[in-house]
Amino acid sequence: MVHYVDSEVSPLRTVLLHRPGHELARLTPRNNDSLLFDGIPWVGRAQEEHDAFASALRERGVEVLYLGDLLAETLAIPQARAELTEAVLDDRRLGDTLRAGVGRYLADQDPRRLADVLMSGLAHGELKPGPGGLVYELMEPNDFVIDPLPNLLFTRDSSVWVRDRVAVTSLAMPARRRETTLTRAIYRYHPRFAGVDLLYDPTLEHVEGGDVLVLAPQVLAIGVGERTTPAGAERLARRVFGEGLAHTILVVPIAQERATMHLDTVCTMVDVDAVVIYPNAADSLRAYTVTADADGEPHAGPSRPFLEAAAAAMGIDRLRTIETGLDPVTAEREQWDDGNNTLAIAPRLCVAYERNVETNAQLERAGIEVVRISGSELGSGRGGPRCMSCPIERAPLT
Ligand SMILES: NC(=[NH2+])NCCC[C@H](N)C(=O)O
Repeated sequence: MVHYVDSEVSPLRTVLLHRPGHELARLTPRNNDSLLFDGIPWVGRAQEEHDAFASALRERGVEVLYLGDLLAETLAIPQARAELTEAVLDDRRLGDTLRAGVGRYLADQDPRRLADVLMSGLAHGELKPGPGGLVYELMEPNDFVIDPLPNLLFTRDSSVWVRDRVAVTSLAMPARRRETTLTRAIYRYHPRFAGVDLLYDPTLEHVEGGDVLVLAPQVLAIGVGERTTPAGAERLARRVFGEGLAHTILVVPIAQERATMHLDTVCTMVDVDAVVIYPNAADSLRAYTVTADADGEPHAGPSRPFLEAAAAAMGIDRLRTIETGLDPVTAEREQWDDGNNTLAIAPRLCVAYERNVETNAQLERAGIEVVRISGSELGSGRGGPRCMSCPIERAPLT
């Protein structure tokens, strides 16, 4: 099996997606904020939109792997099953009696159903027979015994491939932390990934995949903001240099707010030398160029404008920019709706949400073919085609 990613745009061969399931049906107006959704998606329509996204990729020769399938297959392996069960029971809110009851419930499920429970959670009322005990008695039927993971949809964030190595990330938001117990188990135990060593793991400083861009072979950009911390960027840089996976890493501070939670919400690549970028970011983003010193330790030079630093690191004269929207208001609206968050299937061919009419028109004027998908429901989680995909293999650029 080949796993290899040294570019954001070279032909995409294999991608990891997650078809949203019952975990989206757990969202209510009371919990959607803490579960990082801006609305309550219509689940059936979100699934249709996601199926259309997957078909658009398959029609263009991309192999689509589903996280739910890989997880169910992984859970057929006793050691993986034991590890994942233990991880979900390691929750101080449960207490001993309820923990034992949930443990018995999980032990009764076949791998497919167990995968569903680990992804979509478990409500108190579904735990039958009820194990009793103080904690159980004090809960309401709709309280979660196991929290749902509605953001699994955004497979970009919980792992990231750099050449032939995978970094299982360290997610910053409590609502997402448990996602990486699942991705880590898949990469560790699923036969498809036998022999793959983990470059990063969830016990380390926070790094999320939406902040990591493979600008060119041997060149990464890491956004630092609401999710990825400077310490996370430093740790990942040390590991990447240590393994010889990059010669330069640009560390890019981004505003610490929801609209710009990851670097890929303001900038994604659409050609080997072109990005679609939010105009405000194009003007204001700066980057620290980080290289390895004689001891292999990350060393940061002074900061300079991001676009300039990127072109220099990539060894090109200029990184071409295509801007979101046309006017500032449209740009702000379309940035919010993930107009910048495109997924390149090949150089000058990308998937984008259809609703970002002006940004897509700008892309086409610049010679980029746009495969439009609808995302009225998917977008309520604030993520676009790039967030919803984790490339596992792209044709090598080097
Ligand atoms: N790579 C991305 N931009 N991912 C978007 C993730 C959205 C998700 N609701 C979150 O807040 O974490």
